[in-house]
Amino acid sequence: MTITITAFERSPDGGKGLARDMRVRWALEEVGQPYDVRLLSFKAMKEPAHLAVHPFGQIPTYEEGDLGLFETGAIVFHIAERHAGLLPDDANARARAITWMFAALSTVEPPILELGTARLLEGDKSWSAQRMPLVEDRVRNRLGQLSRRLGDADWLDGAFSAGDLMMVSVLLKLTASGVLDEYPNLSAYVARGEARPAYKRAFDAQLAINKPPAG
Ligand SMILES: N[C@@H](CCC(=O)N[C@@H](CSCc1ccc([N+](=O)[O-])cc1)C(=O)NCC(=O)O)C(=O)O
Repeated sequence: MTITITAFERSPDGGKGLARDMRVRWALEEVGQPYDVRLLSFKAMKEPAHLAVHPFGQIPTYEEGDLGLFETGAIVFHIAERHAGLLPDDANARARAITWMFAALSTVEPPILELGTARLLEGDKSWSAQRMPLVEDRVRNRLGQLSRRLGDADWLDGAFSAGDLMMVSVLLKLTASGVLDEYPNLSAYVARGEARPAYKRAFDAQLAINKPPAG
């Protein structure tokens, strides 16, 4: 059955790959599954037809036959469960890979999202300069722990998995901030993710939709 995901009609990032459809595209490319994309305007995302699939009026969603899913973590896990290539066969290794998916979304991403919000929405507040170092240090705390755990390994737990796909996707949001450069092994880890042919196919597909018009 045809897989259809939703994405921004035009992503605010102009195709930098930061919108979360990128995670689903990457997962589908890693397992070699073709997919269609339904592009949505911000208005359409809040209309009943989309809210029926995504109660919070966001993208991405995943539809296949009468199945409709939202939440990138759940969608990537569903893809990884159904197709080989993103989770190991060994039961314990599979459980550890799933653990890293949750760690990416529940432990590493929250301070990174907070930093993005602080910089984007609080920069003009009188207390911003006082608060920013606290927010940045909460990110550094997690990055330091992750950096020490990764060491000089290629991936978090043996072969590349959905845990790495999610962790690299989370860390990519830091690229513009410069904070990731403080952790050379994490920068190299992210670069390894970006160098994967499946990542490149996913990135190019979203860029083709979002790249700013020439001239
Ligand atoms: N927890 C959900 C969060 C989904 C989500 O945040 N979706 C965003 C797009 S990806 C987040 C995002 C948005 C924009 C950029 N950007 O750089 O332009 C990057 C990432 C969305 O639909 N926002 C519109 C809305 O909430 O009304 C998930 O992981 O699927």
